[in-house]
Parts: sequence; structure tokens; C-alpha cells
Amino acid sequence: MEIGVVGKPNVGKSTFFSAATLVDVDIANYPFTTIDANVGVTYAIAEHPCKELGCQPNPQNYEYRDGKALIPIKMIDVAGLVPGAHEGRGLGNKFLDDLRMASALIHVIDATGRTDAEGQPTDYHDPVEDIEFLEREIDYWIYGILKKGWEKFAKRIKLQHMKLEQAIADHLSGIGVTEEDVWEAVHKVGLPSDPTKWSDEDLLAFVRELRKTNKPIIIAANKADAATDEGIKRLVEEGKKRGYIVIPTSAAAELTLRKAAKAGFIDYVPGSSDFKILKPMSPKQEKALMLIKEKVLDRFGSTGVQEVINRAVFELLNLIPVYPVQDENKLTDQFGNVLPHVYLLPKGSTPRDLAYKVHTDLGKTFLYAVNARTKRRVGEDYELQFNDIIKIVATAK
Ligand SMILES: Nc1nc2c(ncn2[C@@H]2O[C@H](COP(=O)(O)OP(=O)(O)OP(=O)(O)O)[C@@H](O)[C@H]2O)c(=O)[nH]1
Repeated sequence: MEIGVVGKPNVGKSTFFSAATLVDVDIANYPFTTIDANVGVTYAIAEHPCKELGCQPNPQNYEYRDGKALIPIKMIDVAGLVPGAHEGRGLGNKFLDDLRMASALIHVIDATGRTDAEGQPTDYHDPVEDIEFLEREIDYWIYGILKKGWEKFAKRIKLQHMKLEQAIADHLSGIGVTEEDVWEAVHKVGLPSDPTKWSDEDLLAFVRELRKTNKPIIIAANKADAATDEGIKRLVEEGKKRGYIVIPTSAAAELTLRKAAKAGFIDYVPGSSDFKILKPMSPKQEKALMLIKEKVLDRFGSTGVQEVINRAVFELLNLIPVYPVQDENKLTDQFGNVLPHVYLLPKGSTPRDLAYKVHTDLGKTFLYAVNARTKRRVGEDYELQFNDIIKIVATAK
């Protein structure tokens, strides 16, 4: 699961990505060590069960700070969004390739309106247009993949009595489209089951719906520090009308805070409304931090960057953290580590899904599970809840 950061040039996309991935974790501990310059690790932050249960965890695949779990997430800097990117304009196919891998997108928009459609400085450009611009680029990109050889493809589906959902999902598997995604989009648009009857408009409407589930987008109304209240309000409202979560952000402030924290000058937990000064710094540095406090933290409650990441993971992607344990009383693994691992699973997942996530063998030999909070046995159809602690019982191999 990867989150892409996307936006036209000059909106602060790289600043957002740098800030979000400037984390003080040892990346080598995680399964996804950085392989590319534009891939990094960020984290989603959630309340940790130990806050409520009064335990002291020994995290192995996440971090624990101030009663919170910091759960690592892979992030991609999807550079190259320019008009015509869907045809390979700008950075060519690199943009599309990065886009292909992302499960959700953070669309960084310059909320001040001082960046034009191509990313050049301007007096005023309506930031609301940028929302539609990204939608169009993605829609036409998927449309382009489908449209190529569509007539032949549609005829084959019909003549060979292929399952429509499966055939299209197979065709679009490269961008992570599933049969359910296709089914949903077909039904939302109300398309005939015979694809040879789909018009070009039908195909476009279908692709639009597909994009909403396959590449869900959250909007970072960036440079909020330099934007007017009215400007932000309008972007939030217009985004909402189109079904988006819009969060005012100051990526530049977040980057400064994280750098200062990393250098040991301040204590700052991403997402919070304040920081603590730990050691003396130059008057210039101190002034910069005080400005951030006044113009960003006090005005918006936080820089917004962490909120965007959290809401992308927990709302947009609908993931929930679940902690598997071996001992439901001590909440430990076989080595006595308290709540060592956390897994993110889609809402609606079952204990067996969790078992598979831990290990394929555990999934295959799964018998039942125990909810460590209630000490009750739960069956296969139990729907896992946010921060559940689950003991999995499997047959001996
Ligand atoms: N005021 C303000 N400026 C910002 C913020 N974030 C970024 N900037 C500035 O905006 C300019 C562009 O930032 P980048 O991060 O390079 O933008 P980008 O979208 O990655 O641009 P490309 O690399 O050209 O694609 C820089 O001068 C940043 O300092 C912010 O939150 N507030």
C-alpha cells in the first residue's frame, strides 16, 4: 500500500513529501527500504491501545510515542503533473508509472492561487480548477488504456461469454483495479451488461467512477500560511461539494519543525498544535519558529500535514490498525514483547484476514480467534475493529 503525493509544479509538493518523509525511524527495520529517490517512509499516527490499557509496548514494526502508534507507510513523490501528462507529456511515463503504484493520492494544491496551470507564478489562478485538472488527467489516462482496442475487446467479451468484471479488471490489473471496483462502477453508471453497447461517453463515465475507488484523492490546501481565510474557505467548500476532504496545510512549516526536531532544538510530535524548545538556538531560528507558532499552529491547530496522512490512511483508504498477540492476557508474542506488531487492514476484515497478513501459513491453518479485550472467542465472520488486539488460534502444523 502506497500513498502518492501529486500536484502541478511549484505548489509545494516536494516540500510536502520531504516533510512527511523526514521521520526519525530506522527505515532498515521495515520491509520497504527506500529503493528510489522519490520513495520514502512516512507514518500514520493513531492512539495506541496501551494508552487505554496502561501497558508499556515493545514495538517491532512501528514506533510508540506519547501514547500513540506511529505506523510506517510508503510514500511516493509523483512528479510530473502537467496538462497532457496522461499522454506522457512532461516527465513522460514516469508520472504514469508512479501513479499506477499508488493506492491513494494526496493532491497538493497552492491555496494562494499564485501558481498557474503550468506551475508558473501568477497573480491569480483559481485553485478549484486544479481539482478538476487532476481528475481529468487520471480519467483520460485510464480511458486511454481502455479505449485502445476497445471495440475488439468488447466483442470478444460478448462472443466468448467472458465475465465482464473479470475481463476489465484483468485488462486494468496493472493499475490495481479489482473485479469489485469494476462491478461498482458499472452499477453506479448503470451501464448495459453488453459492453459492445457502451458509447464513448459511457466509457468515460465508467472510468470516472473507477478512478474514485481506485485512486481516491485527499486535498492538501497548501501554502495555507500565505492564503487568505476566504481563499481557504472557498477551496474547502468547493472541494466538499465534489466529495473531497480538503485540509489546509503548510508543508514549509512542517518541514522546518521536523528539521528543528531532528536537530534536537525542539520536541515536536507531528500533528500537534505546539512544540517545546529544548536547547538555545540563534535569534533568527527562534523567530522563524515563533512565526510558525503564530501564523500556522495557532491559526489552523496544526500544520495539517500529519492530518492529511492520517485521514488518507484511516478515512480515504478505510484502514484500521489491529494488533495480533499470542498471549491474550499478557498481550505478548512468544518472546514476551507487549503488542509488538501492528497491521493495517481494510475495514470489514476478519480475524482470518489478519492471520493471512501475519503469515500465509497462519491464514491457512486458522481455527478461531480471541478478542484480548473481552477474552471472548470470536468466529470467522467477526468484523475487526480499530485497535483490536487479537489472538489467533491455528492448528498445529
Ligand atoms: N508559504 C509557503 N510556501 C511554501 C509552502 N510549501 C512550499 N512552499 C514554497 O513553494 C515553492 C515550491 O515548492 P516545491 O516544494 O519545490 O514545489 P513542487 O510542487 O515540488 O515544485 P516542483 O519541484 O517544481 O514540481 C518553494 O519556494 C517552497 O518554499 C508552504 O506551505 N507555504
